[in-house]
Amino acid sequence: MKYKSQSIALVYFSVALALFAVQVSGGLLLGWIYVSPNFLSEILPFNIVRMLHTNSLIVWLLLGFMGAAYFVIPEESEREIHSPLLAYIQLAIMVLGTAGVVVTYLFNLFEGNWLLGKEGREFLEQPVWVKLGIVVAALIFMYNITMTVLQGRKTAITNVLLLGLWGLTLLFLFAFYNPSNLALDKQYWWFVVHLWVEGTWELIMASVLAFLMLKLTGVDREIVEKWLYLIVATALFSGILGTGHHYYFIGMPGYWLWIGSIFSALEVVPFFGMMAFAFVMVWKGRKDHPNKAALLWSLGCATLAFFGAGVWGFMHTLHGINYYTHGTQITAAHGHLAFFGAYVSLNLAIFSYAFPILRQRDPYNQVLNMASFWLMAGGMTFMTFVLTFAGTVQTHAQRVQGEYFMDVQDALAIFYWMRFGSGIAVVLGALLFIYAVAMPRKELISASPKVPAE
Ligand code: HEM
Ligand code: HEM
Ligand SMILES: [Fe+2]
Repeated sequence: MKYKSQSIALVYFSVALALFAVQVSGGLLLGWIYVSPNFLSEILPFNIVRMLHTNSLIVWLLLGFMGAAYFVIPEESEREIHSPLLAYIQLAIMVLGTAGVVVTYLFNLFEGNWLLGKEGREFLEQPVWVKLGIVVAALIFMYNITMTVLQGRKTAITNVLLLGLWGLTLLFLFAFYNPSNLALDKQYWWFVVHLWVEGTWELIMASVLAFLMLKLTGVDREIVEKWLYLIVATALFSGILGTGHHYYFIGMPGYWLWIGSIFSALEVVPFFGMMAFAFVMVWKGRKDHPNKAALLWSLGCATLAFFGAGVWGFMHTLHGINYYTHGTQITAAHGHLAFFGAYVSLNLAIFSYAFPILRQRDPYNQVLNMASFWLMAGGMTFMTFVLTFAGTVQTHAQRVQGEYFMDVQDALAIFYWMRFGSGIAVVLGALLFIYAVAMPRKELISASPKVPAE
C-alpha cells in the first residue's frame, strides 16, 4: 500500500462483500419461490425479496466503485485522499440508508408516506429520505475525490473515472422526478437505469480495467490511454441514444424504433473493445504479475461483459425482435449475465487485486479465489442459458401462440429448477470468494519453473 488513505477502500470493500452475500442469498430464495410459489408467501413475499435482491446489488456495486476510487485515485494522483474523515462519514450515511431500506421493506413501514414509505419503481423503490441520503453521500464522495484529483497528477484514468462518477451522481437526480403520466415516468426512469449501466458505469468499468491492466501487465501507459479514450468515445456515442431501445412500446414517438435499434446495436462495440483491450494488454504485457486471481477476474469480466451485455443485449435489442421478447425470461437472462459479467466481476477483480495489498499479504489464497471465479462464472453462465431457453419457449407460446401467462409458466418449471441449481453454485462461489480474501494465507503461484528452496 503506497498511500495510507487507500485503507479506506478496505472498509468499503468489506461492507460491499457483506451485502453481496445478502444479494445472492436473496436471489437463491427468489429462485426457490419460483419453484415453490407459496414458500414464505405470508412473511416474506416475492416482491419484497426481489426488491432486496436488486437494491442490495446496486448498493454493493456502488460501494465497490467508491472503494475502488479511494484505492485507485491516490496511486494515480500521487497523493493522499483529501479527507479520510469525510470518506467514513459518507460510508456511515450509506450504511444507515441501507439499514433503513431493509427495515422499511421487511416490515412494510410507513406505507404510502411520501417521505418515509417505499416508492414503486423497479430499482428505485427506496424511500425518498434514503434517496436524499444517497445524494448527500454521493456529493460528499464527489467533493472528496474531485479535490484529491484536482490537487494531484491528472491521468486519463482519473479523468475518465471522475467523469463516470459525476455522471452517475447527476443522473441519479432523475430518481426524484416521478410524473404520474406512465410514459413520462418510464422515459425518465430509464435516464437513471439505462444511462447508468450503458453509459456512466461503462466509463467506470473502462477506467478501473485500465488501471488493473496497467498494474497487472506492465504495458505502457500511453497504449492503455489510447484504448481507454477509444472505449469511452464509442460507449457514449452508442449508449446515450441507445436509450431508445427502451422507448419502443411505452408511448414514445415512432422514430425511437429506429434510433433505438441502430444506436443500441452499436453498443456492442465498446464491450467488444474492452474485451479486445484486456486480451491485447495481457498478450503484449511484459510483466508476470504474481496476482493471478486478479488477472483471471479482469479477463473474465471483459469476456462475460461482452457476452452478457453485448451479445445477449443485441439478441433482443432490434425493435422487431423486442416486440416479441419484451419482458420475458430473455430479459432476465440478459440482465443477470450483463450485471454479473460487467459490474460484479469488475468489483471482484479490483477486490482481488487490492485486498492482499491492503492487508499487506500479497498475494494470498489465489487457488480458492480462482475456484470461486469458476464456480460463480459457471453458475451464472448456466443460469443464462437456462433462462434463454425458458425465454424462447415463453416468447413462442405466450407471444406468438397467445397462451395464458400462468399456463406458460407451468410449462417452464423444469428451467426454473435448473436455475435454482445454478444459483446454489453461485452462492457457494460467493462465500468461497469472501473466505479467500478474508482468511489470509500466503501462497505464491509462479508461472516460471519452481526454483528449489535455498
Ligand atoms: C451476482 C449475481 C446476480 C446478479 C448480478 C443478479 C441480478 C439480478 C437483476 C438485475 C434482477 C432483475 C432482473 C430484471 O428485471 O430483468 C434479478 C432478478 C432475479 N434474480 Fe438475480 N442476480 C444474481 C444472482 C441470482 C441468483 C444466484 C439467483 C438464484 C437463483 C437469482 C434469481 C433471481 C430471480 C428469481 C429474480 C427475479 C426475476 C423475476 O422477477 O422474474 N439471482 N437479479
Ligand atoms: C453492462 C451493461 C448492461 C446491463 C447491466 C444491462 C442490464 C439490463 C437489465 C437489468 C434489464 C432489465 C430492465 C428491466 O426492465 O427491469 C435490461 C434490459 C434491456 N437491455 Fe440491457 N444491460 C446492459 C447492456 C445492454 C446492451 C449493450 C444492450 C444492447 C446491445 C442491451 C439491451 C437491452 C434491452 C433491449 C433491454 C429491454 C428488454 C425488454 O424489452 O424486456 N443491454 N438490461
Ligand atoms: Fe438499455
